[in-house]
Parts: sequence; C-alpha cells; structure tokens
Amino acid sequence: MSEEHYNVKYCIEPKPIVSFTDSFDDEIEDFGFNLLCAPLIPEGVIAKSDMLLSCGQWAEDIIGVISPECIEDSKKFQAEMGWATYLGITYIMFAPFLTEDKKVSKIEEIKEIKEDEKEKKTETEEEKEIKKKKQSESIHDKNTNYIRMINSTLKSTTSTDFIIPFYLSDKNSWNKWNEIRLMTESYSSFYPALILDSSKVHTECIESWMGENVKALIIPSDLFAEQKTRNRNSKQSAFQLPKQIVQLIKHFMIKDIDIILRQSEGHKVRRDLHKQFYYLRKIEKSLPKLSNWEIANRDFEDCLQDPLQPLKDNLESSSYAVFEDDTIKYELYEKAVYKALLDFAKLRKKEDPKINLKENPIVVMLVGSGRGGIVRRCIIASHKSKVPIRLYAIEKNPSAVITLRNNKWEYDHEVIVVDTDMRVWNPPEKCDIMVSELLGSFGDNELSPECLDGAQKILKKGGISIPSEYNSFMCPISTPRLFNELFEKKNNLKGLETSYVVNFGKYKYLSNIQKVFTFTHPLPKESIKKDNSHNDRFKSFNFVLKNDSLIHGFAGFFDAILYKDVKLSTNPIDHTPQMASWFPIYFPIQKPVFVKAGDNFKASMWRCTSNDLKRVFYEWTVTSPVILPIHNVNGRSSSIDL
Ligand SMILES: C[S@@+](CC[C@H](N)C(=O)[O-])C[C@H]1O[C@@H](n2cnc3c(N)ncnc32)[C@H](O)[C@@H]1O
Repeated sequence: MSEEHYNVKYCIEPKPIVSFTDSFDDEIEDFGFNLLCAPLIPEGVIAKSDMLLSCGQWAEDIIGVISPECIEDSKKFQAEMGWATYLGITYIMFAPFLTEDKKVSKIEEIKEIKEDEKEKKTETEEEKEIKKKKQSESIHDKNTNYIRMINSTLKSTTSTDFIIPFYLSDKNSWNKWNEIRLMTESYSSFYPALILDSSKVHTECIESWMGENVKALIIPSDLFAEQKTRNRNSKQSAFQLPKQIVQLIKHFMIKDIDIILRQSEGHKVRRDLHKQFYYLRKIEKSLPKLSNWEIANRDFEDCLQDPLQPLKDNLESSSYAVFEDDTIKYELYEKAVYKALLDFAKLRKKEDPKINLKENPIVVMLVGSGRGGIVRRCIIASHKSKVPIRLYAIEKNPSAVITLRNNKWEYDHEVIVVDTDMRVWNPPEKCDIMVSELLGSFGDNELSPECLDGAQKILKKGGISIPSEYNSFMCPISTPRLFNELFEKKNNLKGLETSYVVNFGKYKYLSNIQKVFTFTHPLPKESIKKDNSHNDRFKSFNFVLKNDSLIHGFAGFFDAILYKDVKLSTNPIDHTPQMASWFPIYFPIQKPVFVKAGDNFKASMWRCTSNDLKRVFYEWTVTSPVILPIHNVNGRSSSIDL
C-alpha cells in the first residue's frame, strides 16, 4: 500500500481540553493518533498530575502549545517554556505571530471591532490612515519582541523541535517566516507550520512555501464541509475538503509532514474529528504508489554526499554494483552502440562492397570499463546488429581489472582487457568507436573531458566517441534544510565552498534551468592544449524569479548525447525516466540571498584548470541583487584531482 512508503504523522488538537489525561487515552491509545497537542499550562488543572504520563510519552507523544498571551507577556512565556523543559517535551509549538486581521483571542477581536465601529463614525480618512499605520507598527514591534524571546530560547535548548505556525490566508506569511529566520540566523531545530485557515489559497504565497522544510499542516475542523449521509453509523467520511486544499495536503504528505487536526472553537463534536481523521487517511492512501527506485532513493533524501572521484580514487566493487543496478543507463549505452555499429557496417560496405566484416570487425574500445557493465552491452549490441566487433576493455583500477579478467569466461565473446590509464595507452591498433562513461552529476565533474582528450588518440580518423557531447545545467535553489546543515554542522568556509551530490528532498527550483558548459568529443587535434586551458569555461546567468525567494545556492544537472538521438538526461525538464545513476549536484552559497518576485538574480560560474595541471575546480559567485565573494578561489576548498 502506498501509505507504507510515506511517513505522515497525525496529531489531534482538541479544544478546549477538559481532561488532559482522558484526551491522551482516547486519542492516542484508543483512536490511533500519533500525537496530541496540549497547552503548556503549568498549574496542573488540566493534566491532573503530569506523572500520569511517562517521561517517554511527554517526549514522544505530545506537542506542547505555547499560549497566545505569551506574545506580550515574557513572564508567562518563561513559565510555559520552563514547564515544557521540566516535562522533557521535545515538540513545542509557538503561538502564531500577530497579523492585522487576526487577534490573540475571539473576545479581543469582538471588543476591537466594537470600538472601531464607534470611532469610525467620527474619524476622517486621514485619521483612519494614521491609526492603521500605528496599529501595524505596534504589531510589528510586538512580533519583533516575540522573535527575540524565541531566539533566546533557541539558543539555550538543543534537542527540541520548535514549530512556528503561519496563517495561509496571510499573503505575507512566507515573508514573515523569512524575516524571522534571517533574524534568528536560521536554526535547524526551528520549523514553520501552515494553518489552513481558508479554503482559498494564494498561489504565489503557496509557491514560496513549497521549498520550505514545513513541519506540519494545521487543519481547523471547520474547514471541512459536512456531507449529509443517510447511514448514521457509516464509517464513510461525512466530511470533505475543497479540491485545492486536498492538492496542497497531498503535496506536503509526500514530503512526510505532520497533520494537526485542530478542533475549531464552537465545533463541539469530538466524533466528527475522528471522521475527519478518517478522511485524511483516505487522502494519504490515494497518494501515488512509489516505485522501488523511489523507495530506495528516499533513504538518501537531503544527504550531502561528496562527489566520486573515479580518476583519483579506485572505486570499490560495491560502487560498481550500485551503478550496475541502473539498467536504464546500460540499455541506453547498448542502443547507442547498436546504432553506431549499424552505421559503421553500412559505411564500410559502401566504401568496399566486398568487405568481410568477420575478418575486419569494427573495433570498439571501452575506456574506463569498471567491472564490465557496458562490456556486456557492447557484446549484446554486436549480436543484435549482427555486426562483428573486436572489443577492448581499458581500466586503470587494478582490482576492477581482476574482475574484468575473471568475467571474460562468462562472455560469449573475446574481450581484450588492458590494465592502464587511458590517457597514456599506446594501442596495438586504433578503434572506430570509443565508448566511455566518465560522467558525474554535473557532466564534466569527474574529468571526462581531460580523460577523453588524452584517450582520443586511440580513435581512427572518422571514428566516434560515445558520448559525443555533454552539457551541464543549473538553476537557483531554495533548500533551507541542507543550508542549515552546512551552516551549523560544517560552519566553516570549506563546507560552503564545496559541491555535493544530493537527492533533494525539501527544496524548490526557483527559476528556469539554464545551460552551463558544453564538451564535445573527439576534438580537432590542434585545439587540445598541453596546459589543458581549452577545458576552462565561464558562464554568466540572469535568472528571473517568479516568487519572493531565499536562495541557498544552485542545483546542477547534465545531459549527454550518446549517439545521434540516443540521449540520457538528469535535467528535470527531460529527465530520462527511472534512470537512477545520478542525483543532482548542489553548489551552496556562503549566505542565503533574498530576491523579490520578478527581480533578476545574476550569477557566474567558472570551470578552472590549474597551472600545475593537477587539478580542476569550479568557482562561482552571485552578482545581483547582492554581490557575494567569489567562492572557492583557486580551488582553495574543493577541487578534482587529475
Ligand atoms: C563511472 S565508472 C563507470 C564504470 C563502468 N563503465 C560502468 O558504467 O559500470 C568510471 C570508470 O572509469 C575508470 N577510469 C577513470 N579514469 C580512467 C582513466 N584515466 N583511465 C582508465 N580508467 C579510468 C574508473 O576507474 C572507473 O572504473
């Protein structure tokens, strides 16, 4: 069942709580909610005795809710926080920030409406305007003080997750959250939650929230529309949510968040909440089933991995085994070799109609053959096309060479295994087709250009390289979760000037994806420079952003033309379906950059080959709307060794 692959937790927030321990028994023990939201009132009236729950239950099953009055009452705030710490609560939800149209309590709201109505009759337009401005400034000041209080708490606690709720009806909700995290220097124990307080969703506002590490959706029970069902005892859901809201819930359920079902004031019947819970579970069950590939990849979500360096390092057998699991890549290589063989055979026959291809087979050299994944595919392509080949497998990893030699007996074809670095090899003959797979998540970042430049002397005149071309792509990305990790755990320059291979989990691509660098093979002999400077590249970008955004760096992808129309791609625009060999690459920036909707975000990227000929590295920077220092100058923090 699809739900087994998602990790949605359900929480109930009964209001008011009459007896805390009874609620706990009913909702968690009997009904199956995962969590219970409870006010952090120390007096013990509601809880009877806090010792009725174990320390483990306080830590794992309860979200402690700070009361709204705390926004303006630091003593109360300290008391509630102190109580939460004493109980060992690990999830604490703050009260939502004040907004112009949402007051702390209903009574306050009614009082203000009455006063406003009295005054409105006598006020001039100008006076009204001044009053509105003053009110807004006062709200802003109160919120700023509240942020200060929260910030001081964050600094003194380490193992607690803090949740700040925002009203989705507030168009500026994301900007408010952004302001808070910038003021508090963005702590990773600090999460936003969204209150779905209106069935109307502002598209731009929701777009901005999509990349955030949202901890919970808070669904007030009065958002559900009640359907009249004939059978009173029916377990069928009697409640429904608007389509747009269901879509939104689905989006976040896929990202494994908590759903908090909040009993609205005046919505008395607890049994209705259970029906609503049942309805939400139904939505979860309707989520698309994950493929085995997606299930496996979920374990790697938002893990920062160092890119492989197969030229400098010798890969382990288990790494090859992972590559070989991705049958899609190998099928594409087989198809490319098959098509190239047919074309070569045709050409040969055209040049010499009497040619016997068995005596003069097409020479295929697989450079960087690993444990032989593509070797097998070249043999299959030869069988399928009925074009005879002489096949060489060149590999510099001595252990992989042993496997290749052992495997030779399994192939129904001779394979000439050569233990060497392709750049220095002097072949006994030249080849028609040079096949390689030296591609990294950013295309050229495992030094395919340098290796193939060195190897291309093994190609006959008119010979081809598979791949013939590869391009890198990138776009700005919002990925607060990863940035926080880099900022806090690796809080040093090196960590923020290094690229990482990542299966992005909580993220948003913020603009159109643009091409970065292109490499083609083989190159005309004269364009290959001894100092490798022909492989230097530079590109500047102008990205236009659709929504207000906080940028945490760049996401990088690549595509490769293997042969003619046989192509593989990790670019989200035309990603090869189900191909799992490459996750995207992430280039972080030292400081997040805020960009307003419609503004230009300008950046530059360099691929640098060093004078000592031993390294290749990337440098990158942002030039608008702010200027950031050039990252990774002279490859000081990260480089790829030749
Ligand atoms: C990404 S792996 C691909 C392996 C294999 N083709 C596959 O798809 O399973 C790249 C392989 O190229 C080898 N390699 C990298 N640079 C090389 C070089 N200069 N000469 C020979 N082999 C090289 C590495 O040792 C590694 O086995």
